[in-house]
Amino acid sequence: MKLLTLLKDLPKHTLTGSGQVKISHLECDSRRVLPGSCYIALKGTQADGHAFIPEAIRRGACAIVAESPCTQEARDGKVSWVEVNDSRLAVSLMGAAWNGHPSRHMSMIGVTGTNGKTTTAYIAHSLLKQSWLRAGLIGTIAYDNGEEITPSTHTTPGPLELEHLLKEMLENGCRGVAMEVSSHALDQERVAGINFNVGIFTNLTQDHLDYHHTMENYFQAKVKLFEQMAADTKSRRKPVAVINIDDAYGRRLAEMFSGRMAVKTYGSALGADFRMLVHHATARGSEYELEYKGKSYLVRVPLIGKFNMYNSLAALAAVICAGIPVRDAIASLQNIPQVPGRLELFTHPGGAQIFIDYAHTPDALENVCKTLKELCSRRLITVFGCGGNRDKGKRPLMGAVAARLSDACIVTSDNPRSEEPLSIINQITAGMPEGRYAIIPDRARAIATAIDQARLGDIVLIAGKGHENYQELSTGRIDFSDAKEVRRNMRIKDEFTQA
Ligand SMILES: CC(=O)N[C@H]1[C@@H](OP(=O)(O)OP(=O)(O)OC[C@H]2O[C@@H](n3ccc(=O)[nH]c3=O)[C@H](O)[C@@H]2O)O[C@H](CO)[C@@H](O)[C@@H]1O[C@H](C)C(=O)N[C@@H](C)C(=O)N[C@H](CCC(=O)O)C(=O)O
Ligand SMILES: Nc1ncnc2c1ncn2[C@@H]1O[C@H](COP(=O)(O)OP(=O)(O)OP(=O)(O)O)[C@@H](O)[C@H]1O
Ligand SMILES: N[C@H](CCC[C@H](N)C(=O)O)C(=O)O
Ligand SMILES: [Mg+2]
Repeated sequence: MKLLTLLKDLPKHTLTGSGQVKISHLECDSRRVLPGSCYIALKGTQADGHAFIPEAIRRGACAIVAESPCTQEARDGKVSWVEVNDSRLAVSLMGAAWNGHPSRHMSMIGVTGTNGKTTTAYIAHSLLKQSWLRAGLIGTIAYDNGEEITPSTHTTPGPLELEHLLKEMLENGCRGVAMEVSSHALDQERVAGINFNVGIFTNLTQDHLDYHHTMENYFQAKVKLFEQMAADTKSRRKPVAVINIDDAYGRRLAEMFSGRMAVKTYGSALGADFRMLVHHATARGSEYELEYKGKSYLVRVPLIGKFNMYNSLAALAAVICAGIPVRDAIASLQNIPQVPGRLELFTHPGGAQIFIDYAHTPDALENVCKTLKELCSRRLITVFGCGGNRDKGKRPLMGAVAARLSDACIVTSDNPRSEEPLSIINQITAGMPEGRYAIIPDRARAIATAIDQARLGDIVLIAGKGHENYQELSTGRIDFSDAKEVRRNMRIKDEFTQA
């Protein structure tokens, strides 16, 4: 493709050299540059890609996109140079053009918010598939291109990988896509080339302050998704914001955008467009009354917890806005899959119930503990830790929540990364009353102990790692799965009980 074609959608930029040069591939990593590549230099957290421009030219790049003016070396080598204000924005827009703007040909549902993105995207994906046969999924656990499912590298991949994935989805016959849009992705313009039809905002509570520093910055990152949609003139249909107005930040967001774009609100608040009325929870699922356009519908979802009613309501609202008939969407909710590691139930031979869940924020842990406590006839035993090299402020808050809502807590390691496991644990227990917890840093041993202690009527919650099949230690990643540990310990207890 010609360089000039790739620059069509770019905001103000300066081209030095020829725009007619043929590009063989777009690349942000100098180590992967090939003859004919266009290298886009990005300023990152670990490195500044501008430092690798000479290497990219040496490897045969025929065009450079950078936030600095053209160098003599590039002029001498007849390398074309595009100076831009924001190379992250440039790579996303160029990536979309390179792949033929696949998002413009599918119904794109983007999900943002602190908690519930993966669950909501899974539900929406299942509803889309049941109505339209093929649909794509992009998120924390896996990418589904309509034909093949691969484990994810990021919740929202980098723009080049993302646009390529969307192109595959379109080629595979997907009519719709449900994708998670992380705050990191929004801040780094990873989704700037995507035309979203529906944007969901689930909620906003503390997380990722290691990256965003303040809740306001974190909120503003989320706002970018809706700014982008409000400014979109290329989507086939008018974009719709689907916003939870039972959340304070959601109410703020809805106010910011009403009048600027179509806003559909959901929640139990008076005036919500998709309003959840009477609700009822059982150990196997939930029921609620949905009020929409003056009509009332009974909604049944095979998921437990009030927060999951919100996730299902968000997904329902989104697919209805994308064009799926209300009754079809509601009926399809009966067939949604278990989301791996999200309140995943394992039943113990001794009669206890063991749940694996991905709660790794104070709000998530509070919701999950409350949900399980209501279902529990005896003790709630919570096993959890916090990830290393991430938001430290949430550690004592998670400790306080777990201690307040559980009958027993075992504080253990999550992914310590380069931090000292005991130091993370001490920051967690700083929020817990003395005597309300045990410390077992080895996660496998912590799980084994909780299962061993559990009796008929008890619930064991193993929180924080959900679907993850590894543990990230200072020495690197090791294989580790909460689900495997649970199964192993259930077997041991079963053999012991039968002996
Ligand atoms: C903090 C962060 O998000 N970093 C992401 C970012 O990396 P970066 O820009 O900081 O990269 P860098 O290492 O500083 O390098 C800068 C540039 O120099 C280039 N380079 C570097 C070395 C070299 O020799 N040559 C060269 O060209 C690099 O390719 C890069 O383009 O861009 C990279 C490529 O897209 C990502 O892989 C990387 O994700 C890291 C691994 C990460 O852990 N990200 C997490 C925090 C994240 O994004 N998480 C969210 C989920 C959060 C949630 O659950 O809500 C996600 O969407 O997954
Ligand atoms: N709507 C919700 N409100 C509050 N907590 C929720 C909600 N949905 C899920 N949770 C809790 O948050 C955890 C993570 O849920 P999920 O994976 O769906 O969210 P996510 O936003 O994708 O998270 P991440 O950003 O880590 O990928 C769940 O395991 C559950 O404990
Ligand atoms: N998406 C989340 C995942 C956290 C999962 C938890 N197990 C941890 O490692 O902290 C994050 O990047 O903060
Ligand atoms: Mg997720």
